[in-house]
Amino acid sequence: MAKYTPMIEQYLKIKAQAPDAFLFFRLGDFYELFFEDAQLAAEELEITLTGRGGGTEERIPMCGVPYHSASTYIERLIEKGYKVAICEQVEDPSSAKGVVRREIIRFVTPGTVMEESMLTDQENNFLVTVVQSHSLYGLSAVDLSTGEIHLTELQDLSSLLDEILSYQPKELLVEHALLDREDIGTMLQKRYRVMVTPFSVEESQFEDLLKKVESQFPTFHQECSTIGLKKGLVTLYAYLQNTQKRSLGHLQRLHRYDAKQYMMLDEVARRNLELTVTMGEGKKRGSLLGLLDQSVTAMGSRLLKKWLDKPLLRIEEIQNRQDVVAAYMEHLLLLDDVRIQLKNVYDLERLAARISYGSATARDLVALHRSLAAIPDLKDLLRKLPSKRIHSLLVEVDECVDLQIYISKAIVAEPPLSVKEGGIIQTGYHEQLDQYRDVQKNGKQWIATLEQQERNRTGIKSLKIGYNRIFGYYIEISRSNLRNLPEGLYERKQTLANAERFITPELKQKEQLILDASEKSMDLEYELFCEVRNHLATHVGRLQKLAEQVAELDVLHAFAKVSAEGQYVRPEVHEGDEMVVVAGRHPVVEALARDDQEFIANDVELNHQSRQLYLITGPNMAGKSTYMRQVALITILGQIGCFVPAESARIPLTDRIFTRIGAADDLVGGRSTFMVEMAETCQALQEATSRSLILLDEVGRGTSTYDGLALAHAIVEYIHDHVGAKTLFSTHYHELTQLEQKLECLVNVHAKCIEKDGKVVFLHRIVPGGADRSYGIHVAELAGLPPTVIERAKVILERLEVGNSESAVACAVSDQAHGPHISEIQEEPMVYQTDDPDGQLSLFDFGGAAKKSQEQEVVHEAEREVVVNAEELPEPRLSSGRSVAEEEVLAAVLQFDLMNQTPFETMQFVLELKKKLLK
Ligand SMILES: Nc1ncnc2c1ncn2[C@@H]1O[C@H](COP(=O)(O)OP(=O)(O)OP(=O)(O)O)[C@@H](O)[C@H]1O
Repeated sequence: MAKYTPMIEQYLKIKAQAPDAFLFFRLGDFYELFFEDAQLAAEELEITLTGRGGGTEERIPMCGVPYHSASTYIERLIEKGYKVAICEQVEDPSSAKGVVRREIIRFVTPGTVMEESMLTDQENNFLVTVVQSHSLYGLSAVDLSTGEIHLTELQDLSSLLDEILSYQPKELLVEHALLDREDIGTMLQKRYRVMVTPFSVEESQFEDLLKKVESQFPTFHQECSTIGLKKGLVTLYAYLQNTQKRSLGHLQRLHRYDAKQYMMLDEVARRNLELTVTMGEGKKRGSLLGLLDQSVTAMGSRLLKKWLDKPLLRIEEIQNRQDVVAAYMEHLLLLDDVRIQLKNVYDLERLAARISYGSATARDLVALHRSLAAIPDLKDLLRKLPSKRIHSLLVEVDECVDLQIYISKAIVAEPPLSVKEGGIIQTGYHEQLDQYRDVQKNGKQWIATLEQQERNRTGIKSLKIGYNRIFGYYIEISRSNLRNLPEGLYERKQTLANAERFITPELKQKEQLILDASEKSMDLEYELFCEVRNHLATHVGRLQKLAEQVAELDVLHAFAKVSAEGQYVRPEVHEGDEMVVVAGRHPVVEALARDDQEFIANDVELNHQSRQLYLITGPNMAGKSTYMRQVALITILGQIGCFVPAESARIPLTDRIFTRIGAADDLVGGRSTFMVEMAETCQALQEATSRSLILLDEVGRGTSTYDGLALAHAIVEYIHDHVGAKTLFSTHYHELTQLEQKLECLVNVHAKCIEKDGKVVFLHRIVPGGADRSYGIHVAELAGLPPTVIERAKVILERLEVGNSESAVACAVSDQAHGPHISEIQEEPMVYQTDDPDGQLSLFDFGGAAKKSQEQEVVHEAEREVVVNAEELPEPRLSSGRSVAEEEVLAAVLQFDLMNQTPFETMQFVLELKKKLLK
């Protein structure tokens, strides 16, 4: 075993307590890192790697950062997803015997940062804990920087993952057993790049911790009724205690909820509807949040995001919000005044948290004072609004006047940044401090008088009294005047090139008094400042409550501002099933449209009796997806209490929105685009209720035409017959429009286009009936595909449209001069009858699949390419003209009972058929 010096031994002992963190080891004015920590930190922080002797022959790798600028380096490491343990000297080095005692005073992890510079004002910084208790998952999410804790229990893994992701956690604590069994952590880490910390509470410690938690949270017994919730909170608390190592008095607010209390928006829906960030660039601008976030305060922005994640399901709460928005909208001039007044309110939530955590500076207290001073004026303004709801809210607002007065008496109006160098406490606040300050002031006055006296006494006009940190106060006489100085008058202290410096016993005595007073007053000021901060910390609950109220008024003011600017109307959100939106618009597309672009409003009318499912056809770029999204966004806006972009709207309470929009693959999860498409669709089919809204955009396009059409058909039928959810289904399979004759509640609509001078013009108008054609070639032309390709496509299309598919294919195959790149293998168009009385898929003509070339050919199977050997093909034909395989397939298709199959079974069936054919 290597024998290290005592200091390195101490380092190693402490490092063992922080194996997964960089240990910042305080040595004088530096934090040093050693061994592997040093090697990695030097690389990550781009600082010089050095070394030092440590008692063994080999030098120990080392690097360090100055104490005063450490926060920048810590911030960089946290941003890169590391943890940092801060180890301080915890005894005075001058009185220490042997190595100075050191301890880790705090761990900084992405989920527990408190520093302003590492937080984003408008975003929460959540640390989420997941535990398992029997068959339930307990989830607790804390934002240490605001002091809020949310608790819930979930029944299955997929809702757990959705709930975790809704918090966008910076760090995830997962108990060991769960991590091993479900692989949740690894999955989240890989797919969503969340930092996962395995952490469990030992059984032997549970009861002790539970007692502490009970006394920490006043509402513990009301909120934590089940074992799962208790376990979640205890685990979270234990981790915070271990890492923060201080009292966490600002953690008092527990908010337990049942996910079913709110509209369910899973990760896919949030992403597809671009609720908080855009799909492409992941930016807030361009998302619904970006549009709505006209909040003035940071607390307001954070609350808005939470409201968007959890739209309400209770009419009364929705109406309460709407009442306030309506009142604001009736007094738009006042709305501007409210806005101005809100600007004076700083981030009360985070200020309160920092005060309680012990990291608030004197400037934070001044910011708190200013914020509190703005509240009475804000209340006066709001009182003018004729709204009962606002008035009852205002009655509950505690202005915290006592705290405001307390701060103004204790803290100066413009304190310095540092809390340890004085200049913070008001004169008159503390007698002893005033005395120290007098001594300093008088002492300086005394020195000025002495300077004048000595000039008079010596007759040397340039004599001056100066001060430096090494010699203290001194009398300085220039070299040229030295001869006028009587010998032995002063005691010589320092010789400079042009002057001599002297001291006198009297001067030194005064200096001692001044310096003592300065040092003592600085110490006393810090002590007093901490007292003030601690006193305020005892009122943290009041401040947090006020922060919540201001945030709510702020968000509702933002709703009113957006609604007024966008000419939104108050929707009637109701318990029934009917959705009628007249002249609805997509809030974001409309807001971002250029001035010369008019957004075309469209209606929607859905109900269970006759109009449950819209089958939307129409060319690409015609506005189908925009229309579908706008229906979902109007529903969400309605359920968060905002007004909606429409002429009028009746919105039924919707319990969940499912979306399958756009192409997305999941490479990390190993799922292809088509697989993701099917999984998302499957979730909608299995979990939607009659109160849900489903958006399915071109489902089936990710596979071959046959499979896609068959699946789309089956899915539409299934939703119509078995799910009953309101559904918008857009498709390019025009054949599906025939379903209107068979499915009672299916309504065909299409995005209207006209052709003008050989060009397609999108009207963006959703009108009844199915589209008559696709215009795909026109859109391809718009997209800039080479003219040769476009012309060629037009020829093929024309032939297909005449109905002579054989000739179209023949044309494509034989006319090599036009298209040498067109594959030699052509599938003939299928014969597809939707009006089969049995409701079964009646006939697939797979003839095309049997056309094989002599040598070798490539056959597409779903998304793979399979090379087939020429010897195995072709199969002999039967008298029907079909091969044995084709006969088998035909029989299977005819026997297949589509009505009683799930879409997955249908998909599997189709794939089986393909395999059979390709054998
Ligand atoms: N109602 C509307 N009023 C004005 N412009 C619109 C409207 N709807 C859509 N647009 C514009 O048309 C563009 C295409 O719309 P959208 O993506 O909804 O078409 P689509 O039919 O879903 O196309 P694809 O089938 O290719 O996905 C949008 O980016 C938008 O700018």
